[in-house]
Amino acid sequence: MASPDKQPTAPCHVVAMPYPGRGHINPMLDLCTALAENIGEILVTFVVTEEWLGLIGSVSKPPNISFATIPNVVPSEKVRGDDNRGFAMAVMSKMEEPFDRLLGDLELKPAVIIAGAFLHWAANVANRRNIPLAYMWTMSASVYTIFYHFDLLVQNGHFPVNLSVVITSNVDVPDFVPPPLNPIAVYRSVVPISPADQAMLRIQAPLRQILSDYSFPRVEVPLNGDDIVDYIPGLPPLLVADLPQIIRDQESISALLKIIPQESKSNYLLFSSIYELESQVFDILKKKSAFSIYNISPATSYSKVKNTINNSNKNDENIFKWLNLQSPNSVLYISQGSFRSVSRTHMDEIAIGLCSSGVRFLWIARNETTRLQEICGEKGLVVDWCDQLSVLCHSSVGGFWTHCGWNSTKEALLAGVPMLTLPIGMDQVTNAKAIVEDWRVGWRVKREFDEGDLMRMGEIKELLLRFMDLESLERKEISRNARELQKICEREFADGQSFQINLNGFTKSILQHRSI
Ligand SMILES: O=c1ccn([C@@H]2O[C@H](COP(=O)(O)OP(=O)(O)O[C@H]3O[C@H](CO)[C@@H](O)[C@H](O)[C@H]3O)[C@@H](O)[C@H]2O)c(=O)[nH]1
Repeated sequence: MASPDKQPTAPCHVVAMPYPGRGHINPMLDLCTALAENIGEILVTFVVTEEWLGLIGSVSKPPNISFATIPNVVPSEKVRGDDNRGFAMAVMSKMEEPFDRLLGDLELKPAVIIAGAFLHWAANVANRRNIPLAYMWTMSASVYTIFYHFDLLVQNGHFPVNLSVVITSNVDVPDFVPPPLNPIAVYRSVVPISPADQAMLRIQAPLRQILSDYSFPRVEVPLNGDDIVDYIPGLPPLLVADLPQIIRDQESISALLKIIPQESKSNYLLFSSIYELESQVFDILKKKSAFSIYNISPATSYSKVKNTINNSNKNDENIFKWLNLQSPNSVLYISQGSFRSVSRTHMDEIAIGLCSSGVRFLWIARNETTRLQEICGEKGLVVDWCDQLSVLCHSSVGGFWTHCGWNSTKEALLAGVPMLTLPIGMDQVTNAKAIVEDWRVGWRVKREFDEGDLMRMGEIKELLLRFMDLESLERKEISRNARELQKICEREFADGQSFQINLNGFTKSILQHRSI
């Protein structure tokens, strides 16, 4: 890899503090690895909780990266999915003090702190200690730019997002809440609603339908999910319903907007995306933003894709033994991310649909492996964890049922594997829109997961049979698109291209901050 200009030889100490979650730690470690491999004078201290050290302590990394820990001040990773909001609150309120203490104990003053963009307190710590700060955004640049241009959503009447409503009658009916998730507005009907109608409404899903069926006389706020958002600079048009789900949660979005962007408090904004996928967004952000922006593409993932040989992963020996026995492109890999999933009832429908389709599968289902394996029989494997990128690179894997986390999305694109999308929360619905409509490398299972709208096993079976039918024209089309996009992504890493330019630019800039 090309070296930046010659500099004095004192080490350049980088302290990295990711948000404590897999989807944040993986890309930050990837970025730090690229930095550490780029130039040996960089020493990285990668800070995680003690629990996380147990989870990632044995990964291979360059010798100039070392791990340091803060105590387990946030709830365990094992239960994070049960209360994501509570977890986020703990991250916001409990990590600053031990991180600050750790910085105070370091022998070599950091030249820069790289912190997860959600760690708003990192700006206080860095400013107090007079250390330059780089925030790292681990979702797509497209999602960042939606938040960056939030005022445009408000101006165009697309915030608040009104996909569904809760109607209350003029009698008090506390449990009268139709199923759609994240209701934004509360309406009061002027007519009393009979108990029979209440029961009926409770089982209805799409509220627009409910409203027309029941002709409620006073509906004052229009639903706007189908409105087109075509004014975010650099972004192709999308529906209001495709905006990141986090926008629908008033409390989360107001917390998020306080920390994005913190241009006055930090020097750099780092991304871990693939420039070619979002080039217009990057070009515009670089012009408009006061941050120095660098996109350091996921190089570790890329080199793994280039170098993975089937059966190469010792930790997941059983999985790879099984994959080696399957025909090329015949296996559907199913994962709903690193910490959340769909509910048990939905899992059961998926299991039966999957089983009756006869499609071979590898399913990541934490805490449910034995039960689901029993339902599914021998058509596939149900495990609680795997080395996902190696699995996606295996020649037997022909499809990925994904929740559309940004890391999973990038990994599937780099591996050239078509996707079935079922977003669950956060930014995932926006990623799903790009996968299905912009890049055309996948199909939807559903626009988004909805607890109250059960996916039916028959529909799942029919979808899986179509998706894994490698000979059908529609399937050939998404496979072709996935291969083409894979090649486009590869260009990123060629000599003198985006990855190298950005990595060298950031490296050169931070070397200037080291103590000499
Ligand atoms: O069995 C598994 C399951 C997951 N992974 C890895 O875990 C990471 C998961 O990351 P991601 O796909 O982004 O999912 P989440 O962990 O859900 O990520 C959170 O963080 C992302 C980046 O901010 C957001 O895009 C997501 O919406 C948010 O849920 C990926 O690198 C996977 O390869 C494995 O290695 N093995």
